[in-house]
Amino acid sequence: MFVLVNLKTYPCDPVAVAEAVRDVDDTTDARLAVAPAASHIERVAETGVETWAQHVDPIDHGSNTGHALAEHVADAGAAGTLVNHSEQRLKLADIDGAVRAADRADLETIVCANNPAQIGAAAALGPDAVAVEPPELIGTGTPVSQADPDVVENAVAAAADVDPDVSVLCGAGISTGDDVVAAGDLGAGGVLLASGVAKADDPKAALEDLVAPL
Ligand SMILES: O=C[C@H](O)COP(=O)(O)O
Repeated sequence: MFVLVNLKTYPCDPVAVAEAVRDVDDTTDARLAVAPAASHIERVAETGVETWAQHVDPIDHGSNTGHALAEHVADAGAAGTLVNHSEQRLKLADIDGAVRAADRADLETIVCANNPAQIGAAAALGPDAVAVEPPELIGTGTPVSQADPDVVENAVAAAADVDPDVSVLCGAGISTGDDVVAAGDLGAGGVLLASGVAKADDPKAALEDLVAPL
């Protein structure tokens, strides 16, 4: 299972969480990675943890003030990027452009979507993976894999119909090892989570619980 921890802009210490992710990654067969805010990518990547960007824009080098260029993200140490997170929605053409930009910079891609229908569309754009996240469950602590299993199963089926090579993650409310196991049982290849680790009093203990059954 791939466990990707999105730090969003939570007021945690990104390097401390990154070090915890790195250390727990060394103890498990699961693949762990962290997605800090753009301005923290370099410091987080220097810890040795697998580092992802939260977003890249569908742009090339040039006159793009305030945008996230895929090459800059890669140069800072990111191995991949989220695209179209629920909190950073893009138009369809811009999702396509962002995936192309990430490909150009050799970044792995996960395109996020709200529901199985959107997952099918996202998979058609050729990312490495897609992530289904019902927005109403994000940050609630109510795990999508247990509260809304049909969403996960239908997303897995929708992606497989389009491209069996596109892996499917699920996210929203995931915070325990049981939630991760439930996601895997529904066919997900990983989980995308944030508050369960970034807002935990002890992020390392939260991560250890997440991977314990894997
Ligand atoms: O990127 C992560 C997702 O939005 C899930 O957030 P959450 O784990 O706080 O529900």
